[in-house]
Amino acid sequence: MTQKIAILPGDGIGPEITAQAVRLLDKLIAQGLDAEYEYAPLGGAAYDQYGSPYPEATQTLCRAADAVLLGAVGGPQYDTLPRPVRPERGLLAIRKDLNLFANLRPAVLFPELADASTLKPEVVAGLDILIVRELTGDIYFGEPRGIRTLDNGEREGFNTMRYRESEIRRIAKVSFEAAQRRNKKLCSVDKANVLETTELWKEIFTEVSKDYPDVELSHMYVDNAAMQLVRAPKQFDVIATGNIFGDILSDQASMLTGSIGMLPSASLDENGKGLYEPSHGSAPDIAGQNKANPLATVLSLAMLLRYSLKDEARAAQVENAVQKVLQQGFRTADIAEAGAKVLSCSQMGDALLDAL
Ligand SMILES: NC(=O)C1=CN([C@@H]2O[C@H](COP(=O)(O)OP(=O)(O)OC[C@H]3O[C@@H](n4cnc5c(N)ncnc54)[C@H](O)[C@@H]3O)[C@@H](O)[C@H]2O)C=CC1
Ligand SMILES: CC(C)CC(=O)C(=O)O
Ligand SMILES: [Mg+2]
Repeated sequence: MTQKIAILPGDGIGPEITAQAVRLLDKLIAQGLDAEYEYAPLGGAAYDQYGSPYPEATQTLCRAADAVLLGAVGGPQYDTLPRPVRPERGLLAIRKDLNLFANLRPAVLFPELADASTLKPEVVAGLDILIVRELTGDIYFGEPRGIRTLDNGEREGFNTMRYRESEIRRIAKVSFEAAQRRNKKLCSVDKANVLETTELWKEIFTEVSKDYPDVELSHMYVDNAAMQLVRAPKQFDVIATGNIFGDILSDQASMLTGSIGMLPSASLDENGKGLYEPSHGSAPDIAGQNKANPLATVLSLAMLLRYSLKDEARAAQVENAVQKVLQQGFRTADIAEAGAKVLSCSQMGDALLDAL
C-alpha cells in the first residue's frame, strides 16, 4: 500500500532544508519507493495562515499519515505572541497529539568530520551514541504553569516537573531495547539527588532493568553527564533521559559530530509511527540565505525510511549518499574546515542527489 508522508517545512531554515530532503524523496519515489507526500503548515507558518500553530488541517493530515517529516519552527517575530499560539506550542502539541513519547537522537561522527568538531579528533573519532529523550512529559508539559502576581505585587514564573510511573516505564523499555540492539550499555541520566521526579525515574529504570539482564545499566546526574559528554563521550552507548535534560544534552552532543546541522531525530509512538526532524531549531540568524546544513534533515529522512516505512535498504541508500558527499569533500559552512570550498544548502542538495 502506498505510504503517506506529511511534510511540514515550518519556519526559518525549515523550508530550505526540507526542500533538499524532498528532492531525495522524489528520486526515491521515481526509483520505485511506494510513497506519496503532502505539505501542511506547522508553527509560525501555520499561525500566519490559520491563526493556530497546529491547525486542524495539519492535525488531520498528520494523523492519517504513516510518517511526518518536519523542518523546524519558531522565529523572533513570533516571540511576543501569546504563548498558546507560539510556534513552539505547535511543536509540543503535535508531539502530544501523535503520542510521540520516544525521541531518538543519534550522535554519530562521520570520520570525514573529525576535524569539524570543536573537540580534539581523538576524543570524538568513532563516536556513535544514542540519546533517548522522553518527549511528551516533564516540565515542558506539566501543569500548572504560568506567570502570576504574588500578594506583594511581585511577579513569579512557575512550571511543574512531573513524570508518571507509566510514562517512565514505557521510555525505559524503549531505551533498554535500543541498548540491546547496540552495545548493551544504558546510562540513565537524572537529578535524583535534588528532584523527586527524577528520583522516581531512577527507581523505575532500576526496576525495568531486571527484564533486561543483558544490558548494563548505570545512572548519572545530569550535571556530570554534561561534563562527561565533552570529557570522554565515547564512554556512552545509549543515554536515556527526560524531556528537558534530553533537549539540552542532545544539542551538546551535536557538537561532537561537527555541527548541530548533523544531528537527526526520530520521535516515535508505540506503533512505530513517527515524526522525523533535525534536532536543531529554525536558525533565524541564517534563514533565507541558502546556507543551512540540510544533512540533519536528510538523515532524519533516512530514519523515517527505516523506522516508519520499514525500508532499511533505502534508509541505507540515503545514509550512504551523505557519507559519499562528505568523502567527496562537500561541506556547508558550519562543517567546513578553513580553506574548504563552501556549498550552499541547495548545492549540498545537488551533490546528494548525484550521490543517491
Ligand atoms: N524542533 C524545533 O523546531 C526547534 C525550534 N527551535 C526554535 O528555533 C528558533 C531558534 O532557536 P536557537 O536557540 O537559535 O536554536 P537553533 O538550533 O535554531 O540555532 C542555534 C545555532 O545553530 C545554527 N544552526 C542550527 N541549525 C543549523 C543548520 N542546519 N545549519 C547550520 N547552522 C545551524 C544556527 O544558525 C544558530 O547559530 C527559536 O524560535 C526556537 O524556539 C529551537 C529548537 C528546536
Ligand atoms: C521547542 C523546543 C521544545 C524544541 C526543542 O528544542 C527540541 O525539541 O529540541
Ligand atoms: Mg532542542
